[in-house]
Amino acid sequence: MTGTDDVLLVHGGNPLEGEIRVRGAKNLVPKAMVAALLGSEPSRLRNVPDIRDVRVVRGLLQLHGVTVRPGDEPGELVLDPTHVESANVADIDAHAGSARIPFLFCGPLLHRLGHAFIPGLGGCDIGGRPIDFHFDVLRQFGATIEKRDDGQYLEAPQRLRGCKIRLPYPSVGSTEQVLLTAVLAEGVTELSNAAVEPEIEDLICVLQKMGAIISMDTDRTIRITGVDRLGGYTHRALSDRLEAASWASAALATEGNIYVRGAQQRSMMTFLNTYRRVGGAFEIDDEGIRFWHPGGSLNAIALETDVHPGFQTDWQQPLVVALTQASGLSIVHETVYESRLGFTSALNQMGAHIQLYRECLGGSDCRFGQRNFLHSAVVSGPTKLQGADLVIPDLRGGFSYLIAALAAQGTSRVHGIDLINRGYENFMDKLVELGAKVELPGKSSLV
Ligand SMILES: CC(=O)N[C@H]1[C@@H](OP(=O)(O)OP(=O)(O)OC[C@H]2O[C@@H](n3ccc(=O)[nH]c3=O)[C@H](O)[C@@H]2O)O[C@H](CO)[C@@H](O)[C@@H]1O
Ligand SMILES: C=C(OP(=O)(O)O)C(=O)O
Repeated sequence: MTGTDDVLLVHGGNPLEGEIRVRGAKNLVPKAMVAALLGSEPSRLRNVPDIRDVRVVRGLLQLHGVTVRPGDEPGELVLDPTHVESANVADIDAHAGSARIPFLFCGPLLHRLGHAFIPGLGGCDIGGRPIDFHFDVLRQFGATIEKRDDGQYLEAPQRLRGCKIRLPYPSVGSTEQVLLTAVLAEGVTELSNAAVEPEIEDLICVLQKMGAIISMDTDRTIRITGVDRLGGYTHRALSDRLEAASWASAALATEGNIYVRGAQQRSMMTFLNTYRRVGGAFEIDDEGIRFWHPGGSLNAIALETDVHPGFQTDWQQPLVVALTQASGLSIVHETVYESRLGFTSALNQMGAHIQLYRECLGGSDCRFGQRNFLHSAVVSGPTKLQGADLVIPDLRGGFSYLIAALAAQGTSRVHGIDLINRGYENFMDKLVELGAKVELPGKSSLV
């Protein structure tokens, strides 16, 4: 999607009402696909959404000789890693900047081929996003890494060995890097200060189905006993709690009512508590969760993002749009990414009152205090929003702009909407199903 196709006209001021479905999690599905590379038999992954991050990983797997084909049910992929082979560096490099997942190919490729080439990473521009923990971890397993202009070249001179690792911060990607490397390494790996997000637990379930031996202690320590061989898996991916929360925030900000089929209470408990504190209503059944604005005014709150089981950082941006409609002063302290509040300047252009601060406000001191990062916000509400010209900065920021445009009076032009396809399946169809008045310029009818 390029040129005018990448702009969406949003005529705001109407509640979003109806039902949409979320499928497998963006932050699990591509990693479960990478895990298939470790097996000596085919794997079946169900509940796979059609999003860009999945397409990127599918392409990379195919370049490495993995056959990927649709399975028997919609959203099922069969991944056959029987003939893994080296890929052409130039072909891999075509995926540079596309997502963060390519770095997780390191362990599986080192085990299967003894070497790996990883292109430059992409992902949202919400902070520096270094990968130093990943490098340290891989070196501890015995890999050698050479950084060149086009990417990282890795080699495993001999079988990788289990080791004792302590992460400086419970990083999701680094924890997954350890899991995907340790399962076939020689001996035991002990990982302390690990991240324990629901998507990581689901990845552990996938690996256990393949034959891995992994235990998790209550103190964030994960122990992995390496095995000599892994088989395939059949797995239904856990659903996308981040997408579900985005639609929940859209229901609140537009005074709407959305049933999110596929949303699961267990992975969303912290979000649901916060949603209730803000004044949002929800009802949970076996198939999903209904979210709605119950009328009256919303409550201002103090919110701090954190690693699981804290409030997920990817929930923050969409919820901030709803907080612009709450009465009083809300405080938001972003402790996971140093630059994840920049998207609020566009909300201010639309009429919101959001002030950013360098200090750690409203919670504990975090890694970013005293370091010149505008990582705390005070949101003063309620404020009426007006349509504006908006340029999407990142995935969740982009969805937040859509929510703001839908809640605003008048028409907004939202530029760069293709970025949203990275993590939200068929979002335009879903908007239309919920009654949003959206239009692709140049097309005669609503999308
Ligand atoms: C594809 C995917 O699953 N993305 C998710 C993943 O990103 P990702 O795995 O990239 O995020 P991490 O948990 O690794 O990052 C958390 C923090 O650790 C820092 N860090 C990380 C690695 C490293 O080597 N050095 C370092 O300093 C990061 O800059 C950041 O400040 O977890 C994040 C935190 O839940 C989510 O927001 C992202 O949606
Ligand atoms: C930050 C995100 O993703 P990624 O790590 O893929 O950039 C996100 O999903 O909000």
